[in-house]
Amino acid sequence: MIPLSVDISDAAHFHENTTLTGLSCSHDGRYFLLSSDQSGCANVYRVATEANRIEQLTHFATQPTFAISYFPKDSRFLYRQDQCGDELDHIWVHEPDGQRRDLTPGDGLKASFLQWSDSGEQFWLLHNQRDASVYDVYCYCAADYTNQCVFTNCDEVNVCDISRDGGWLACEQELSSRANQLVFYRLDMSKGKRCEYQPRYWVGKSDMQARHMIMSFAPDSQSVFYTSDLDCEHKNVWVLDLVTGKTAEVIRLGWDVTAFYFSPSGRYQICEVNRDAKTCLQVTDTNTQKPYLLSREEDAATGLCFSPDESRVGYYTESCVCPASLHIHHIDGSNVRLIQAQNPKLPQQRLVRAEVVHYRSFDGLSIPALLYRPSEASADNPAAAMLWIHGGPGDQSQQKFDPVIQHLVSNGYAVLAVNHRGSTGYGKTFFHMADRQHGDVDLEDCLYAKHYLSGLGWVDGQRIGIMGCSYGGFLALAALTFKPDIFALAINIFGVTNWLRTLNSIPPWMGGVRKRIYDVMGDPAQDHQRLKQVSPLFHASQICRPLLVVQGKNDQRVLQIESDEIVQAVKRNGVPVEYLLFDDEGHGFNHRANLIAASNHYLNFLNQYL
Ligand SMILES: CSCC[C@H](NC=O)C(=O)N[C@@H](Cc1ccccc1)C(=O)O
Repeated sequence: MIPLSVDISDAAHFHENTTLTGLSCSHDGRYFLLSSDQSGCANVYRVATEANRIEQLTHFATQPTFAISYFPKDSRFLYRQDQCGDELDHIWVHEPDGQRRDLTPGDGLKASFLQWSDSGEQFWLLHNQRDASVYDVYCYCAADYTNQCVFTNCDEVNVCDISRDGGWLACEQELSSRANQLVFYRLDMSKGKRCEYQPRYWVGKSDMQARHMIMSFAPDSQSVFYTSDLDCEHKNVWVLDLVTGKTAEVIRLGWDVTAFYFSPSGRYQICEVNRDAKTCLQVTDTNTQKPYLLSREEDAATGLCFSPDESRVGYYTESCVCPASLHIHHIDGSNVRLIQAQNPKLPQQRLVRAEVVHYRSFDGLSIPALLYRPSEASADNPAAAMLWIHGGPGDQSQQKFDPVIQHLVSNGYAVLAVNHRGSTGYGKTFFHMADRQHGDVDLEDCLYAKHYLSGLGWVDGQRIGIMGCSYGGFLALAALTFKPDIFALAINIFGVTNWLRTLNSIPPWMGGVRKRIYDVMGDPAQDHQRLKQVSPLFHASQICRPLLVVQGKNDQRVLQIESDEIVQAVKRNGVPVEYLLFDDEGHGFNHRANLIAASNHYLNFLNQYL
């Protein structure tokens, strides 16, 4: 094995990469605005498009701050911040003199940015000041930030986008877990605040058993693009002509399209496709219909942003062994600049690319998974292993850099990231196979994942644990609870332990997905018995293997009490249980120091008990 210059047991080397997110180009094309956590806390930076220069623009030490957009005509910019992870994002403006202003003040208020107007003189925000569970649309004046409500959301739809001429609103309305509809309102600015809007168009009906998702309006505001899995397993791109009301399918790729939009003039079409758990970018010059190949096949590519004059592009690429890096170059491919995010101390030779594998579950269903094999694992030196379970339900483990996984694999643990039934990215039939059976059939998929690992020949079948975040934390805990002799240990990272309490505690600002959550998980009022049966907290006495629980104090989706009570219960079993509670985190962890501390705790826990 190659001697290492760094101590690979220290998670810092795997987490001290720079996490870059978001992209917005300045009005003059000289800078890209983004968020970076190179200071240890996410802040707003700008990157020069023509020189190797990155400058910090906000300087928050403890409040993660995320760039939204430059103003279209000057160097002001918008950013968002919540309070210690409570997800109640406010939208702030940063003035050139460094002054900042909260555009959406108010306790309990959650806001998001919607769109700029064609003129750049207005922008629209969503927020729930009127009703905590409903988001109305407010139009802001870019000059003085005066604002008015232009859409009172009486139908309680999920507002997704507004056309840049301000004339159309694109919304989604839940009908069931298998069906939703799109609702398009013609906005008449003269009608003021009251809700006098009647939808002009609908797309989808409950009997169509199809789910639709708004992608973007065309730059000329004359049509709107969306995805639909109507009569198909995957999400294809459709267009609605807002003049004629006619719809047509425009792109079908055999995988889910996850983003679809155009460059400022509409010349370039940008499509992101989730191809076997890797997001790929496809850019097409609509003048020539020629594709632009922007990244190597093995890399995921996302977040492409054009300069206003479309001479420059910025986008991110990443892989299992390389964190997201920023590429900036001229559209003709010249003057390529790469903002590497990778920690130079990252022990490259220990990092492992995932292999996409499939195994058969209890009913013969083929389950996709990402297999990370430590370099030293062999039949003579079988590795201990961890199942990694993603959140949701309905998310997906993807082929991208995960510092926790790479830290564990670099220290000799195999990892199998299981995309059990109910995961996104594999068609709607697969996605809905666990509806109202979560904690049952997907838990069986995890059990058969363990059998699959045990049969590989280079994994020690007696030393297999399970871990995950949120919904994945729940499944990890459910495995330890309901399969007590199967898994050697579990790490539950802000996982649900009592579904009855969690489903009855969904915060009002999540109101828009409450119906879908109840459809997918069950309604606590009507499915009380089944939800209690699958909730580990009510069966904690069965747990007899070591458990590590990790939680953010400010988590509003999975409350701290979910973790407090399972820790108390398992301690009564006389079983080793450890509890890591972060005072300044919510649902998911943002502070690098906490991410490192958690990763080191995972490794120490496995080294002690697995
Ligand atoms: C259709 S469920 C959507 C719930 C949402 N999914 C992803 O963001 C979510 O918050 N999931 C949590 C687990 C959870 C599920 C239901 C209620 C509260 C929490 C997660 O896995 O992050």
